[in-house]
Amino acid sequence: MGKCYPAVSEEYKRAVLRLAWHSCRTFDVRTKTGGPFGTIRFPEELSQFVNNGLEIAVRLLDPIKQQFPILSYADFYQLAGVVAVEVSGGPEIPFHPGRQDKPDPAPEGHSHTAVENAEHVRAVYSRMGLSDRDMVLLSGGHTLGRCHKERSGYEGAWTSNPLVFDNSYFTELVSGEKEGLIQLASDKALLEDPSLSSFC
Ligand code: HEM
Repeated sequence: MGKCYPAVSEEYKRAVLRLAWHSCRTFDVRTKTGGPFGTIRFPEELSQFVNNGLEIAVRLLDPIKQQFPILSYADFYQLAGVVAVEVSGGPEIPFHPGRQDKPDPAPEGHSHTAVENAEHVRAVYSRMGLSDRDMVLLSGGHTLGRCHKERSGYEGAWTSNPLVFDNSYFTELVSGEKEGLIQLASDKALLEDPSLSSFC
């Protein structure tokens, strides 16, 4: 029998995947600090520029979290991201619970606000222990959602169906810039570096 999905809002589909990603992206594989341990909900982490707008996702999820006190925030945010992908038409993602909440926000400096070229983007992912291939695959998360002027300073969606999880992020990326759609410098960087573009 197929899964039964909850009815979720458009904001949920767009914002919650970004929240799940930003919970993880602080991970430092070398020092084993940061990471998806529920700390993004703390004001010190949430108020960093790179996390602008994510308070909306935290607020959206909080009443649901209250119904499931047995779940850690760490697991809950990742599970919410899995649901965002699946309800938007993406693949079923195996979910592995067991993350425990950490008491302190991820160290400042784990955020990389200047993400302008392939080297900057690579720095974000390699600090997490991820490969070039992982970097390209994960970037496909921009198939969902959009940029908001008041949150990041950018405006627009990457695809013409920003509520549908499919491979249109990549088809748009390789077909070049188009009026009405956005490509950030960090997206275009994937094509500029040959070892990355081979995965696009
Ligand atoms: C270093 C790599 C990345 C950079 C520089 C980046 C940058 C951005 C920026 C500037 C926005 C716009 C925020 C706003 O104005 O609301 C955004 C939105 C978003 N990002 Fe990323 N991103 C990266 C990687 C990822 C990854 C790996 C995922 C998921 C796997 C992801 C998922 C999203 C989603 C779903 C949104 C839309 C949010 C919404 O509509 O509210 N991003 N990203």
